This record gives sequence, C-alpha cells and structure tokens, in this order.
Amino acid sequence: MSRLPHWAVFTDNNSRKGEFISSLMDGEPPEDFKPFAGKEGALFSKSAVDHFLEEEARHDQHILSGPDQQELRTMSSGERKKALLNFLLNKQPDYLIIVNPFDNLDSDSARSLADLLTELSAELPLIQVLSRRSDMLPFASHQAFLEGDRLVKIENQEYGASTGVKPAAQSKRRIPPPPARSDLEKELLVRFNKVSVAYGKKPVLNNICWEIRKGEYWQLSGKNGSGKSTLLSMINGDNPKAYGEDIELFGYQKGSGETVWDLKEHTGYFSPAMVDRFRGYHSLENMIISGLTDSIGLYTQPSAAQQQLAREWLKFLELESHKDDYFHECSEGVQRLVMCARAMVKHPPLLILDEPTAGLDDQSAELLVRLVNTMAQQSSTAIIYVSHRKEEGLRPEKIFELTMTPAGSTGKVILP
Ligand SMILES: Nc1ncnc2c1ncn2[C@@H]1O[C@H](COP(=O)(O)OP(=O)(O)OP(=O)(O)O)[C@@H](O)[C@H]1O
Repeated sequence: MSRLPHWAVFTDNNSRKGEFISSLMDGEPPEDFKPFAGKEGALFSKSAVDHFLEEEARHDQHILSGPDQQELRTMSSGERKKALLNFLLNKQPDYLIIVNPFDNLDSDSARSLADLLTELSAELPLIQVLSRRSDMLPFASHQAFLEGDRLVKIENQEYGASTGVKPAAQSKRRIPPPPARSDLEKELLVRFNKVSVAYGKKPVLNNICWEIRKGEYWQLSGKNGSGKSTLLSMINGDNPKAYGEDIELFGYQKGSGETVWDLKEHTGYFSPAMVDRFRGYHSLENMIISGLTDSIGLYTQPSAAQQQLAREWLKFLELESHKDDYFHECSEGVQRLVMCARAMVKHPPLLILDEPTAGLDDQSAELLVRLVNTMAQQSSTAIIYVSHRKEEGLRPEKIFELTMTPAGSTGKVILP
C-alpha cells in the first residue's frame, strides 16, 4: 500500500474549513484527498477541544485526562491542547488533521510541538490546515488553498513562506470620539500589590506587583499555564481568588463593596471565545451599539446618537456598507474587528484583548493589530493585549511578563 501524503491546506476567513474537515472525517473527501477515504482520521483543533469540554461537562467525567488528573475545564488553553494531542495519539489514527496547531501556545511549547509533529510525520500522515502561512511545517509535500468550499492546488511551493509585506502599524484615519467624557479621572487604574494565588496546593501567582495607568499600552505575556487568564479574571471581576488580596481597581479597593458592574463599566473586553459563545441575529451596527449598553447584541431601541456613533466606527473599519449584515453571517475576520470595535466604542478606561488574533488569517490579523495600535495612539484608553504569537506590527509600550517558578509565577516589566 502506498503511503498517504502530507498536506498543507491554507485557509482564509472565507474558507469553508468545517465542511472540508467534516468531508475528510466522514470518509467523503474532495478528489485530491480520495486516498484518505476509508481511513481513520483524528482531529487536533480548537473545535475538538471545545467538543471534549462539552462532553466532559455533560457526562461529568474526565475524558482527555485520567480520573486522578486535572479536569479539562480548569486547564489553561495550552494545557488543554497538550491533553488532546496525547489522547488522539493513543488512539493510533491512520492520519491526523492539525488545525492552527500553534495558536494559544507559548514559543517553547510551539517549538516542541513542531519537533514532535515533524518526528510523527515519519510514521503518520499529517494534514495541516492553516490560517497563518508562517505556521507551515516544511514536510508537507502537497499544498492547496481552500477558496470558499473549493480546493485549489498550489504548485508554487513558496506559498508557505511569509508574505514579506510590512503592514502599516497604524491607521492614518481618526478613530471615532468617545460617546461622553469619562467621569473616571483617576491616573492609576489597576494596582496589584504582592498578589499571590493558588488553586488547591498548586501555586499560580507569586507576589505580583503591577500598576496600570491611564493610556498605557501593555502586552501581557508568559508561558502556557503561567497565570495570564487568572490575572485578567481578577481585573475583570469574576475571580473570587481576588478577595483578600491587595488589589485596587479604578479607585476601588477589592472587596470594599464594589460590584462586578462597577468594574465592567470601566472595562472593555474581547476574547475570541466570546464570538464562539454568541448566538443570535443582530446587525453589525447593533453589535457595536451594544458595546454602549454592556450587552452582547442589542435588545432595546438605540438612540439616533448611538446609531450615528456605530456608523462612524463601521466607516472607520471600512464596513459602512455592511451595517445591516447579520453578524453571524460575516467572516471570522469581520466578526473579530466588529467585536473589538464593540469593546472600544465607549473608550473605556481599560481595554482587555485576550489573544484576539488566534485563528485569523494573516490579512485579518494585520488589520486587527493595526486597529489596536491606532486605539492606543489616539485615545486615552489603557490597553492590555495578551498574545503568545509575535505579532509583526504590534507596538506595545511595555510588556508585563510572567515567569513560572515552583512557588508560582513572578512578574516583571520589560520595555520592548
Ligand atoms: N479553577 C482552577 N482549578 C485548578 N487549577 C486551575 C484553575 N484555573 C486555572 N488553573 C491552573 O492555573 C494555572 C494558570 O492558568 P491560566 O489559565 O491562568 O494560565 P494562562 O497563562 O492563561 O495559560 P494559557 O497561555 O495556556 O492560556 C494553570 O496551570 C491551570 O491549570
């Protein structure tokens, strides 16, 4: 029997990725992939992680990890990916589909995954499905681009290389103004003073000191499991571990009777998981307006001023003519831009963006990074941008880096 080939299939935000993967897994692949029909495939992707998260919750049992190990729900995103890969390899599939394997992984983990996949490729056929060109592992002997639902074979094997085009770091246009003057006059927005957090016996954060001031542009970085999400959840107001710690948020000492809404009023937040969770029929315009009312989707009649402001944002994003398009029918790239604009529309004192480019194609990622840089330049909003990936155009002023130690992660400020 001849060996199955290794493929790299490039996608953009209009590619019908789900359909392509289902056709493979269901044994009815497109013509070029016919050799894979009748073989047992396994899927390594974010959607597979989400599927197992739901399954574990539904059956109230561990599926990806052993009974005495940590449940998937409480693992960090990098830890979940590692657990999934181990589980899939134990099943000894005939081939493996790997979708954006390096998203959400820190650089060391990405490097060791690349080494492991390269080693596996000697035995196991791999189909790489990639939205970022630079993620391609070189052993793919066949390449294609998924244009909508049509596979177009790539004969020129240079495609996997970077575009080489340097994107503009910022937009020259002006971002729309805030709807009202902020009544928060504070310079110091967030202050962590010697904050330590443990989950059971596992120390996660150790003696963290971090101050975020008005208008600062931060990148939060650190290895998988170093506590980035834990730290953000203490700012966002939904981590009970914050109580009893010396944390000041927007002038409130944590635990002094402030409500989650007091905090949410001062923050804009976006993570790609918000889009995945979001269901409903709302126009792009209404999605942006909902950023003024702290809801996802709009459930009340907007005012003329709110509509005007949302249109200005859509114009800024060059999506003016799409104002009535349904959000859920738009490409992933457009959805992310709109959700970021939704988080920005109030010009909140603090904007948190948690790996906003994960899963996006090169062009959409560039647009999004440019939007964030522009917001940082032209507004007095402070920004925390969480990313593992070295985004070419990202221009943070400071990096807060978590370093893991046996006693929990420590933090330090780095100037890029
Ligand atoms: N509820 C919980 N119970 C037990 N452990 C937890 C819980 N929440 C988080 N952890 C653990 O705390 C550590 C830090 O997790 P966190 O999600 O904050 O890391 P992270 O830096 O955001 O990681 P990643 O980059 O992989 O997303 C991880 O080892 C995780 O398993």
